[in-house]
Amino acid sequence: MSTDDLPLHTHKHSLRIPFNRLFALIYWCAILALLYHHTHSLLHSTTLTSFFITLSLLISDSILAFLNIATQAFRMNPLYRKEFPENLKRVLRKSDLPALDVFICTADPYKEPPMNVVNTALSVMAYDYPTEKLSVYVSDDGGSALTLFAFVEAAKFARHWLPFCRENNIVERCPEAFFETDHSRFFEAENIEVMYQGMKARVENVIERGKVDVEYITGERESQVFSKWSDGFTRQNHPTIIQVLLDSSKERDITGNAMPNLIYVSREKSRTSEHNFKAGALNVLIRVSAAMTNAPIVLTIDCDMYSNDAQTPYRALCYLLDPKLGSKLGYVQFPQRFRGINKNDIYACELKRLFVINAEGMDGVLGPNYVGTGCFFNRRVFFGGPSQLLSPEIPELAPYNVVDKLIQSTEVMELAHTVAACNYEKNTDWGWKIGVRYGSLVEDYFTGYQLQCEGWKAIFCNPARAAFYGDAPINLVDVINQTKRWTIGLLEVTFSKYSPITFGIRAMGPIMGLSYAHYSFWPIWSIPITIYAFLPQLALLNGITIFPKVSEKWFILYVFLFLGAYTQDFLDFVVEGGTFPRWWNDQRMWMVRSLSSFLFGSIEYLLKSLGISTHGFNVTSKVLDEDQSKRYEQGTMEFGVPSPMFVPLTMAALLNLAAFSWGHVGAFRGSNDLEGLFLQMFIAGFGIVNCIPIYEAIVSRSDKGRIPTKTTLVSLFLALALCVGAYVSLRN
Ligand SMILES: O=c1ccn([C@@H]2O[C@H](COP(=O)(O)OP(=O)(O)O[C@H]3O[C@H](CO)[C@@H](O)[C@H](O)[C@H]3O)[C@@H](O)[C@H]2O)c(=O)[nH]1
Ligand SMILES: [Mn+2]
Repeated sequence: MSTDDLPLHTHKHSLRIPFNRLFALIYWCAILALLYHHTHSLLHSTTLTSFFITLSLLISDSILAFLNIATQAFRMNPLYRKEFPENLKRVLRKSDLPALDVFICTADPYKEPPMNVVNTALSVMAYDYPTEKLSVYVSDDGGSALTLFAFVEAAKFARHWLPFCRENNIVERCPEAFFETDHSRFFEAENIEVMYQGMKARVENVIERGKVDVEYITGERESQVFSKWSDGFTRQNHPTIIQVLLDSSKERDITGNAMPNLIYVSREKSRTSEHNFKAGALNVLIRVSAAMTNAPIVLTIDCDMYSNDAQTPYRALCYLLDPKLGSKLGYVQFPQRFRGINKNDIYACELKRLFVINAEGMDGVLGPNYVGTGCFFNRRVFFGGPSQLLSPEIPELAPYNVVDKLIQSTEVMELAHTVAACNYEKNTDWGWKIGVRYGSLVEDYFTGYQLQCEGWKAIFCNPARAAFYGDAPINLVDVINQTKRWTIGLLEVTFSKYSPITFGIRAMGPIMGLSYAHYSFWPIWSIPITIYAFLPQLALLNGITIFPKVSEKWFILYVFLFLGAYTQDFLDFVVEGGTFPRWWNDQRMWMVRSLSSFLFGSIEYLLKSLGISTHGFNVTSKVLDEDQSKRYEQGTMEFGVPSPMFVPLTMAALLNLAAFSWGHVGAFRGSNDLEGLFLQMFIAGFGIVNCIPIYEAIVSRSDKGRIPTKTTLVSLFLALALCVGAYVSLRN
């Protein structure tokens, strides 16, 4: 049977494309008119004050204009795909399926509970895929015996879990998620649950004690393994540990079926060499897996995600094995989707735009960016562009090399240890031309970008049933710290020789280049948002009009630009199944991120590039505090810890309130020109509505998540100082 009768996938273009393009054109004319208006006013400004005010507006609106073009890039050709895994199974025999290596990264047993990591691993080990072709590699940058212990336990449990899932055709193959559902109809479920809970109790107990006690170690082999954690072994300084926990060629489950390979890897660490965070960890896994199995398909997944659909590999293979897509297909990216987000997503962590809407937009051109997890790669992409194969320094690591030795043989184990050493990459192309790329804290973005510049294409696969589910941060500090790390990483790309705006546009054309620029320039949102959060308000407090009057024709332009951008953003959001409250919170968080993460991230980037400070990969905590979880469920924002990043936010909240009130006072007294100040009043009012959670957190809350008094006082003081400064300079 040919694949023509049984298609592997289809796609359709969005019906909104012509409208989007037309609207972009109209909107652009409006932007040009606005920039003309500002330039004209600038040239005709009569006082120094009005000159600086107009200049600020010109700068912020030029930035908004640029960011707008970059956003329009996603709207030029969105594409929706559908694949038919059942057809793949019909045209392909089981024996023809390619082998699959899965990489799971973890970095800290206290921020990333090993039980979660184990659940991630079990969910992919239970893929509905020939087990002898499946290998799961776990990279532990925390170098923790506790994590290894959890995996020793998981290997034992998997012998029961895998056949249980297979025989009962279980849909939820992540144990934790499965036991949360009603499972009374499965005959053996109770037994399995007892086993699972036993394992969980042992693992959690070991974590609580902080070490693996002898009573938990069974047999000579295990005690040998754990003896590697000798004195002097620290997270930053330790030898390589590679432990084959399950060997497919030897191990069977309780029904006699082969088990997948399960391999624990903690690469060598020393204080004197660079480790390059997750990018370095992934490169070690690429090499270690090359030595052991060298599967042509590689799946990367973070330890805070799990597989939610056992058919996912077939979906990815519908594309990766399709000869019609040619040999240029580099990777198939699934969206990050999250479980446990509260009803209205108060921290906008769903990031629908980033993970779905924009990905569909890029899919219509050359393919989505890589988002670090839930991505199936053709192993070949890590070794140069489609038409330029770069050979690694040793032939065993080359993408098409066939491993013909047992994974536990001395040669293979020796090679695996060699390539996991911390000095191995010295004087090689790893991280620069080969493998996952170094030089940015957003290694995912940077790597996908470089691969696409090299000529690789990508595909966005977004099935109705989520392929993967992950955890999103559930308190504000974690959210803004995460975005701050991204900010630093993105700026590292913006100001490198690979800047999307120059290099990217040249390599991939304007639409892809602008799409990537949209991300790399995210942080500059902080400039217009900061200006609009403070300048109109300070002017309002001083009775100075800075925008056109309601009766002027330029006023209509402002209304059109504001409503146009907001409405289009809203439509994009609801078409993808978003709700109004979620969209509202999304736009609010965008301002919050701009005044905190983007602002402070840019400063830290600056300090980092001046060599004044170093900023590492600060892993997001995945541990849930009960009180916090409760407040999160209720949709209350969590400010709790005193962070300087809350100061600009609080200042903006106070200032907008003051300006809005003072504006009203002026109006009642008749001293204000209401027509002229209308837009400023509107902006302050809009600011206030967005700041409601901040006022609540200052005034009406007594829980631990309220804004610390110190933060409020510092912000109040600085806001007053700003007012005095404005009074002195604006009234001259
Ligand atoms: O030195 C490190 C630091 C992190 N990680 C792993 O990297 C992953 C992502 O870390 P996390 O703290 O969850 O960061 P997020 O901001 O949630 O992750 C997003 O952003 C990262 C880039 O900043 C990408 O790597 C991720 O895939 C993407 O989901 C986790 O599995 C970590 O264990 C390591 O393996 N080694
Ligand atoms: Mn994460």
